Amino acid sequence: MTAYLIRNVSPVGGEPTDLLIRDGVVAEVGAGLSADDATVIDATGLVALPGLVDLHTHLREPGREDAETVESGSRAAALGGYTAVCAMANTSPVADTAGVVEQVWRLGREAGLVDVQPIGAVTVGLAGERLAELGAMADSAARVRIFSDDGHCVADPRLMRRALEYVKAFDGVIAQHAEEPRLTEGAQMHEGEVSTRLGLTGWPAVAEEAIIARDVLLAEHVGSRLHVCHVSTAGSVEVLRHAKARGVRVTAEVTPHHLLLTDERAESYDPVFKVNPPLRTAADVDALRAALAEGVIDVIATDHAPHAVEDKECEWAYARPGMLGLETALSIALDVLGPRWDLIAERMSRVPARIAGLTGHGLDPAPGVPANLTLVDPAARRVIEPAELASRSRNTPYARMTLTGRIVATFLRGEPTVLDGKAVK
Ligand SMILES: NC(=O)N[C@@H](CC(=O)O)C(=O)O
Repeated sequence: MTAYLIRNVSPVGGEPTDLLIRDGVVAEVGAGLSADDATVIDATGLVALPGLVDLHTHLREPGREDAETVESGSRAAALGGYTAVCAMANTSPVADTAGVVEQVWRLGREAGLVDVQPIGAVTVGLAGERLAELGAMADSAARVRIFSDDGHCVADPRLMRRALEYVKAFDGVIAQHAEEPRLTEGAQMHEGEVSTRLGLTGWPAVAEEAIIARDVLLAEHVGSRLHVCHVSTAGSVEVLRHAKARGVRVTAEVTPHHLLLTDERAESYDPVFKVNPPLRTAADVDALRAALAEGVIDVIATDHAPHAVEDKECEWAYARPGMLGLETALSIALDVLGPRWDLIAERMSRVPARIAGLTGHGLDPAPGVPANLTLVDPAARRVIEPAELASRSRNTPYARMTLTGRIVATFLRGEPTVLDGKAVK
């Protein structure tokens, strides 16, 4: 294994220093280090973050390898500064058995670019009728701890209660896609002034808030862990604030796009802006940003949702919801939060690693710690060209926008997956 001497890098909240990486771990931290056998990286002006951890990634394999594979999504993740991603279960076949989660986990190991931690489905086939084999997935080689029907809500309250009870035995967590289906039938975008003007069927904020309110009460009743996926409304923030004040074991994530974009984007009728939950209002964006800073929302998660061209470049009503996120998330976080590196490390690495139980991730560089880290150039500016992304899909909402911040290098257990801003393999 090659040793790396990273010179003059700024750690989170500290003065520039050197890091020596050897045998997969951070061997030494301090000014003026030397190591004859090490490859030297001049990191002047760069920030060292613990490798980013994504709680919500769609890798599309098995089933839609034309849109993304475990390998292409892993490469996109590494280029975005990630060292671990949690792969959502809405594949085809659905990841609702030990066999499928082990397949995804193995493909992740083979790609070797990030740690791929499979999420298991809560219900068989995401159909919302019967619980999937949660225990078998937990006991499998993939050691599943997060279960989610994401893309679908576990709408039946009795099934949701049973799922929360079941995972309590192994400290698992149910990650809910909060969407009351009866309130969103035929929905195309956020229900509000813009949807009225455009004549598109609305997805009301209350469809999300009602499920979160129900689920925090169920989680409290059962004493189990709930995670709320892609929170998108100011009202949801208030429900979460209330639940956290009561000591409910609930965590929540927000996506980069819900922190930046609003429903006015739908005025273009460009389906790249169609996403689930939909882009909301400027007031929602403000509330989400405040909640993230305050800790009512725990995590930024990408909801990286690659879709093939034919599923996106069509009429708005027929387009699939979802947008890419892995390769742009850090830049959007930097735009939204500013250079608050400790907050960025907390929301994009330390806390998501804890929620997912990914020991070895989310740790700031210190002697003996696994060398999972990413080096960011906060001053670099880049124009997003969809054709240049590592993802197999092109559905980024940031096409041709100039974003600030660039991932210069990513290390997974001491081996670079990205160097000079380029994927190593
Ligand atoms: N977030 C999205 O807009 N899309 C997700 C699933 C979903 O939540 O609908 C996808 O898998 O494409």
